[in-house]
Amino acid sequence: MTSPKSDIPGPKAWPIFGNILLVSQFNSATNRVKFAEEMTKKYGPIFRMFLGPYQIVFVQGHKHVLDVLQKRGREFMNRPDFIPGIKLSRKAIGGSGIVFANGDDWKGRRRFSLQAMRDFGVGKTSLEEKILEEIQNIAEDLEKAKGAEITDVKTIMIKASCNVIHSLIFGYRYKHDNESLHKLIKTMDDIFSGPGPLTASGIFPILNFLMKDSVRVRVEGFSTIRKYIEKHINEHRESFDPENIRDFIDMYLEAEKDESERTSVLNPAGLFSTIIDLFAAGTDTTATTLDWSFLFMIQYPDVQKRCQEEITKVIGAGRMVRLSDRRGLTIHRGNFNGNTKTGQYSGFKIPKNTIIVPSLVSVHLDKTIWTDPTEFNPGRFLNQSNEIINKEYLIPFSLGPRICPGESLARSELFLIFSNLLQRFEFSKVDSSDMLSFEGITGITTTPSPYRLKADLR
Ligand code: HEM
Repeated sequence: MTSPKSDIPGPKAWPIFGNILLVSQFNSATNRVKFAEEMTKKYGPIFRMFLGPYQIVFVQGHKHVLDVLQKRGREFMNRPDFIPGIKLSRKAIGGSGIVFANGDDWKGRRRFSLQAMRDFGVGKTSLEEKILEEIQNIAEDLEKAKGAEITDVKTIMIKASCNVIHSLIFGYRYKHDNESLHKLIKTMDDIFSGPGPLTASGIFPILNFLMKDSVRVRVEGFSTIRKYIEKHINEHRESFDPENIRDFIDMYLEAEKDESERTSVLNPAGLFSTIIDLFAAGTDTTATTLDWSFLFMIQYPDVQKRCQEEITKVIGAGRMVRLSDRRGLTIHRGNFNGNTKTGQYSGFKIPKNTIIVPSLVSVHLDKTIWTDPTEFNPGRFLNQSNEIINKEYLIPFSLGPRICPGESLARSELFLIFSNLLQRFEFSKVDSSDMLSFEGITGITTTPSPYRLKADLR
């Protein structure tokens, strides 16, 4: 049996298994950045590993990442739907949603979702009011602790981000102590916290038999979420009134009536899988970003103080911070794709069905762009006239055809939640000797290691 062949540099690959152990190490590494840096040192900014028979090409550094995502984005924009794990999860969901869709399905549902988010308020007062209502609830959760330690910042934030998507899709929100909200968040976590498709079990699904318990939890999670979403869709079908489009589901039902759209893109399976994707992509990401923000605020109280001084100067304490205040205030995450045709990049042949992993974080830590990139220094993004600089290299929402469609919504949530909480609360370590870790726990998103903080009313 022969080893897989490639002209892209990388570690020796074994017949059948390729570099399966190394890929598993990469997936579970607490510091993926360091792992990728070491591989880059050995093999260069474009290196490869084989996961079974599939070649994964890792792309590092601003020049190549921007090239792959943007300049040649259309060549590399397709998701690798040839991977068995992706095929299985599409089958389990009964559709490809947006995240794992390609071609017309992807284009149609992505365009529809962007339009729906615009129509239901992204960038408008109606959505702003929804986020402000969530902030009042977060503030109540923080106040309940009465200055005692809080260990679950992310749990508090996720209730807010989940509610925002929930109300966009289903037309209503939950109180933060509502059991149905807690169950929904837990079910999503059960479904999405397991191994992703770029793992040994994603390539050799037979291995799922070794992980019977986590597979069972996932299957049960899918069944729970399917019942939940279908119940809402059926209720919407029964009470549908074309003169009164209430939310994302109504808008989809209206669009589904169009013969050509219905048969191809906007069909019932598409609705269910798109809803799953919006929850999966829009809930944990936003909450995790906020979780990190507050960790940084308690480690760097001087930065927190500067933010608070600016909020006091521009807004004061008498009213909440609004989206329209963004201009006045200066304060203020990658994925994998596959190519479907044989191509060429940077002198290397990229065969059909190669998985491409451009690293966004390698752009954010690129020493040729940023001075001391691992130092926490929000000032690096501003020039002396307080104008944002190097914007083209700050790409947490990615770039190109697959750029995050929720960027505008996420930016509104992050800005409003962060600045309103800083206006009202002083965040600090519970004990000044608390040693905080900034290493993070790697999963679909990288979350902070557990930490505790205090929130005192200012
Ligand atoms: C801080 C919050 C967020 C961050 C950092 C973030 C980041 C990203 C990134 C890096 C991608 C991958 C782009 C690629 O594949 O190259 C992505 C895709 C996506 N995001 Fe977000 N996102 C956030 C919030 C949201 C929200 C709130 C929503 C929805 C309401 C959302 C919906 C999506 C969807 C549907 C995709 C898949 C797009 C596609 O495949 O065409 N995201 N996001």
